[in-house]
Amino acid sequence: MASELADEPCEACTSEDEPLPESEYEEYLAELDTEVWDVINGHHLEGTYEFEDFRDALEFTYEVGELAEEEWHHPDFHLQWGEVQIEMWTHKIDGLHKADFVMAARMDRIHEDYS
Ligand SMILES: C[C@H](O)[C@H](O)[C@H]1CNC2=NC(N)=NC(=O)C2=N1
Repeated sequence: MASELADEPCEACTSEDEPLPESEYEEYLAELDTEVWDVINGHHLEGTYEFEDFRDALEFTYEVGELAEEEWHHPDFHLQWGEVQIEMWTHKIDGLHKADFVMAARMDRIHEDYS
């Protein structure tokens, strides 16, 4: 599911930013693949992507890792056979920032090539 959120810049956050309240992040969450993503305890995004096998899961993880390095905004990965679980939040503010939703939308777009 390609969404315009994925076209937005991954704005760098500063430690002065406040974590997004639910009233603000719920509109961003609705733009993500709702079969994949949830917000956990208002603190972080958790997503699970399915794959044919381990190699596809590994290649997806690498592609997202390259994106994270480009944007300097990094997820946590749990890589296993046929599945990648991701946690995405902004460590600097210990919560959710719009950049987290932009990254998740980019991951949805990358995953389209593995579906
Ligand atoms: C030291 C380095 O600049 C910081 O850790 C950057 C890099 N990647 C990051 N990734 C995430 N998810 N949150 C951050 O606050 C963050 N900050």
